[in-house]
Amino acid sequence: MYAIELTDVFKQFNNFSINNLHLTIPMGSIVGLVGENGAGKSTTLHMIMQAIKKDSGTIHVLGVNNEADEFLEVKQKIGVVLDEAYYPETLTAKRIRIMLKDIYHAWDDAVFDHYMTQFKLPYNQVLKDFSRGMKMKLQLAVALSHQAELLILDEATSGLDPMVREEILDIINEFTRDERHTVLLSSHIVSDLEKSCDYIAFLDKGRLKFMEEKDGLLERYRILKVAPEEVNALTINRAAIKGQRTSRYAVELLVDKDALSSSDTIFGDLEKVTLEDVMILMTKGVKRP
Ligand SMILES: Nc1ncnc2c1ncn2[C@@H]1O[C@H](COP(=O)(O)OP(=O)(O)OP(=O)(O)O)[C@@H](O)[C@H]1O
Repeated sequence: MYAIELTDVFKQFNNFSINNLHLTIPMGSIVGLVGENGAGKSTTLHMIMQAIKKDSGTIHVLGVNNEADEFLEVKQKIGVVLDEAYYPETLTAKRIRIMLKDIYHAWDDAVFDHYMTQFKLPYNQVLKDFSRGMKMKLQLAVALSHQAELLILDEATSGLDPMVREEILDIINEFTRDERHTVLLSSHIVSDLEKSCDYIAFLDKGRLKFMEEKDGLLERYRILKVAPEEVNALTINRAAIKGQRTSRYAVELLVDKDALSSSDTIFGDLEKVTLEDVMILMTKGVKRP
């Protein structure tokens, strides 16, 4: 079963649309949602939680259509970090704990207190005086304190220092030790995703470019560096070139090894890629001669 399943989802804003989005998040996995600023990551996560209404298509979360009445019950099992300003700024963590105890049936004060201590958060300070990082940590503490089965985290590690990011990635890994537990997270810090995700879903201008297993992805793509004047003379299947980056002295081509033909001859080394390479080069696209 999928933890989340988006089928043919469409959303139109004035100058932007999410188009025909099909995305499935396998149960028990950590999936990283990547894409440049404005690619539609937050919109997608908000649509999953019904915080933004889609125009058409269907979204199932933990087996339930998110427009059905039962979705309210399913929300109990979802831990979310969506917006920096998620709770009113005049509240304290102490007050939030009292409030959420009434909202979540499975709320666990001891777990919340454990994370409050781990994240060194104050109970009696109003949120207005929290830093962005503190607000993120508080939301994460909440997300982990009501026995969620699914975590949906939008930029949960941004604004946090490397030590705390590492700590959060450890918590996420620990969370998915239970095979029913799933995490969908977006981040600008691609190295964080590269470290912890099983799958990468890449959104580009509202369209899903791919959703692939991370290890397979890093194995499949390579970078071929050639001199600018050599590009047009290359004798490889053009369809295998998925992106390119041009500087004064070299052109870096993102090559899909699986799409190379057996007759292709490659001059030069195929270098290993990082997730960031794949994202940047694919977003830039390919200049066809
Ligand atoms: N309520 C809204 N009304 C109009 N346009 C919107 C609204 N919400 C988002 N958009 C537009 O949708 C596009 C996608 O925004 P979204 O926040 O989903 O991107 P993102 O990938 O999360 O970006 P970032 O990485 O910068 O957070 C942007 O062009 C944004 O301006």
